[in-house]
Amino acid sequence: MLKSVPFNQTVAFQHLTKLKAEVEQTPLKELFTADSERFEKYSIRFEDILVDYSKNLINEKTKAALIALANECELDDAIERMFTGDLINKTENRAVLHVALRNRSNTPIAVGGEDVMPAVNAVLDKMKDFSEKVISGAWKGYSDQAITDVVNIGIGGSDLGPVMVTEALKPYKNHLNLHFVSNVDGTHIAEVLKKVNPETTLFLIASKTFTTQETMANAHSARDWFVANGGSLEAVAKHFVAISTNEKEVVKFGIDSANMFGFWDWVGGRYSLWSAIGLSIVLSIGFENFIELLEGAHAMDKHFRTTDFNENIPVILALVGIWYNNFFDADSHALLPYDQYMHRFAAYFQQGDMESNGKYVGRDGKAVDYQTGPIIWGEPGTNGQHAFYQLIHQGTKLIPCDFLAPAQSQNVIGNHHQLLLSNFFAQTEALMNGKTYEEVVAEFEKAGKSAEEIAELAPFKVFQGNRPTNSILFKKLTPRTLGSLVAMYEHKIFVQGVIWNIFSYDQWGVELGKQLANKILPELASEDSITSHDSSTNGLINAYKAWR
Ligand SMILES: O=P(O)(O)OC[C@H]1O[C@@H](O)[C@@H](O)[C@@H](O)[C@@H]1O
Repeated sequence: MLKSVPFNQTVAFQHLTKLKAEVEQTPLKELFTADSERFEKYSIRFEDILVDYSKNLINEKTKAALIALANECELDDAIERMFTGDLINKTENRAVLHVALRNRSNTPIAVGGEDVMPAVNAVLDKMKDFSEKVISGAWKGYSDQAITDVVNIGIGGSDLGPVMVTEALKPYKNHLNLHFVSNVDGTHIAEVLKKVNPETTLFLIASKTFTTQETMANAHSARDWFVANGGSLEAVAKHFVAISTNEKEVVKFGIDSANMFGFWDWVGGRYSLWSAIGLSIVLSIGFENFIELLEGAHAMDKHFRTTDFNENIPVILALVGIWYNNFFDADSHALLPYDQYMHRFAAYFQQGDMESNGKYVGRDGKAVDYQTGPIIWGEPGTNGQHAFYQLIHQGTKLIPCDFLAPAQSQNVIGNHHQLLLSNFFAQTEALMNGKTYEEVVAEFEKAGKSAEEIAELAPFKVFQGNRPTNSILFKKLTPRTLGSLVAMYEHKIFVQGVIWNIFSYDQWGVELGKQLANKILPELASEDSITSHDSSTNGLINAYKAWR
């Protein structure tokens, strides 16, 4: 658990530092010219997913050294510890077992000597039963009408996963209208409540802790609105359910524990979409499709746990990411899905990755002296192309990108999908090849430009190229494929955390904001002028008070 040699003092790290110079000497496009089998060598197929990592600044030697790094950091052992319920979330003294939530093989997984699978399966059964009643209309509201609208109230991991998945799997949706309220800004809940009818609305209060300020404020407002608009406190049981690990707080809020869907402290918030937190997903696409999502993730779990690192998708993606993050000073990593349904995918992994690996303290409690988690960002293609790709192509920063796309569209309209995919293929090719000065001049000459014009403009049209990308092409965005893709990134994050020797499953960094906001809240209630902070904070609070 506590490695004696820091990551940047391993033998493999020193070796990689030397190999960097060698890789820099040969442009990526020349690696392709020199080796007609480069694509075959540096791509991995998994079910209906093809991961092409050939357009990266790596060769056989760097790949071998990166794998040696994983071995030196005892990755094998770390993977086994996660899958067998070891307490790898040390600072919270918890196991990390989102893999148990989708353990469709149902093999026993013990935490503290007890197999967690019976409890996992019992909650799944409860979700099945409940969702079937709601979807079929058998579950009635207080005026004996079927449910038409579901409002999930939650934030962070209790929101982002359900939002991302229900958006990504919209083609599998049934008649229920899904709404998500996360922000404590009253506007968020106000806009949703304008659209729904208390008689036919079901509220899911999704919070692991059931103490998160935003979620509790929204839950209370929803309940007040419900009671004030025809409902009653007795009718709350028919319209409010809770998803939480904290039964005491659920009951205190007024939700019967019969209407509670539980999960466990070994499920991290940002890894919880597979748990009861996925109830909104189940209500949206049905239980069978949710199981397909779990099956897809489970298949990726097995791949990750059993495949040699040379062919192991999450391991390879993690190592390539480390290559840029720690040897090429890349600060960020872009996730660029060429699928409109995946428009929240990057937002989802902003939490997944940055809350996991955005840490400067190593497992020994000391500050690390190397870079850890990258900044994750991205938007769907082709929109991103018309917004920020300029910087990816010609900026001064190295931005490794993952391009994701389905071969089959869910909405075949004319040649839209070919237009979309022609962009998907063209971008990674262009980022690799760039455009030389000579090519630019030749283009200008062909267009009949004068020598003077060419000399003036040509430099601006040169693309250096050699910019690395992964292409992740999959057959179709089915529940199973989405499950595999999400699990793939989860495990990539895990591998990076192991190698950086940080604890990926706690999130102390988000606690500070909570504490500070709680200190300021009472100051906003009074009319007094505030003097307890620095002059900027005092000035801002007092200006707010004068204007409100
Ligand atoms: O699900 P609850 O407990 O409301 O937490 C919601 C979110 O809170 C944040 O502060 C983080 O800790 C997230 O990891 C978590 O997903």
